[in-house]
Amino acid sequence: MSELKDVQSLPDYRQIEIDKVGIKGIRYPVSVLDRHKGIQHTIAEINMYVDLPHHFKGTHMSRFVEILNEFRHEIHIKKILCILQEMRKRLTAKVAHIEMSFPFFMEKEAPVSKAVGLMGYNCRILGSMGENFRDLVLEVEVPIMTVCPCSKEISAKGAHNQRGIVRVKVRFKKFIWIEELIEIVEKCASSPVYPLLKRTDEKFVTEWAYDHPMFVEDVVREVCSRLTENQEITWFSVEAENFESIHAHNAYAFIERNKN
Ligand SMILES: Nc1nc2c(ncn2[C@@H]2O[C@H](COP(=O)(O)OP(=O)(O)OP(=O)(O)O)[C@@H](O)[C@H]2O)c(=O)[nH]1
Repeated sequence: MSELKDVQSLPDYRQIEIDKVGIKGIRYPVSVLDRHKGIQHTIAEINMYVDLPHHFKGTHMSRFVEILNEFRHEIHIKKILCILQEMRKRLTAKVAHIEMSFPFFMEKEAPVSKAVGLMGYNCRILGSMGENFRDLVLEVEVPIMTVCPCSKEISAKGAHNQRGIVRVKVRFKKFIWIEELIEIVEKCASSPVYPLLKRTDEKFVTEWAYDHPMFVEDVVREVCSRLTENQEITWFSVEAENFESIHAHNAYAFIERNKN
């Protein structure tokens, strides 16, 4: 068989460097560090990119998948930097990026009945590496429930309440548990959201939330103070979005802090 032409390696004459090129949306089994079980197996959607010098027509897409295959069961936060290093080497790139989105599962007890259910949280690990820098960001999305303080104050009966999402991103010194971030956020809401509630729990959660009304501003401020206290965290952003039950729009608040 005659040699197959390597179109990707042909020159390009437009003098335009590409910032990110690679593969997007590949589903792959990964393992994530779990505070109780050691390791949790889950499935991630992965994006992998490198930069491409102006003189090459294309990158070598198959090499990204080859790297994933080589790391196979060892794709977790402690290996991300090795994967990025390998991407830079094998694709002769200055900068490599990886984005891993995955559900992380935690067992959660109902507050009164103690009934246990599994709660899935959307998480992301974003990693980048260049010649003189490396960057790792951990992101968690935590569903919460809030009772509106204004509605509670002005209404003769009840108060409107809703499910919201808090999205926290952190940069850290050595390591931070996903569970720790989730627990921080859940303490900063009118109530956490539970996977399984019996009637006794429902009464407790409803009354507890009514006694702890929160605006989105209260939520991001509470999370901000706790993340500021945490010595392991060097940078963070927190956003809260409430899917308002009586308004036709969402309420939103955001804080970003660089602690260095
Ligand atoms: N660069 C690039 N490749 C693409 C694209 N769409 C599909 N491909 C295909 O991805 C395939 C894998 O590319 P390579 O990794 O360069 O394959 P290869 O040359 O056999 O592998 P190496 O010898 O490691 O370079 C090729 O068959 C490309 O045609 C695209 O938009 N850009």
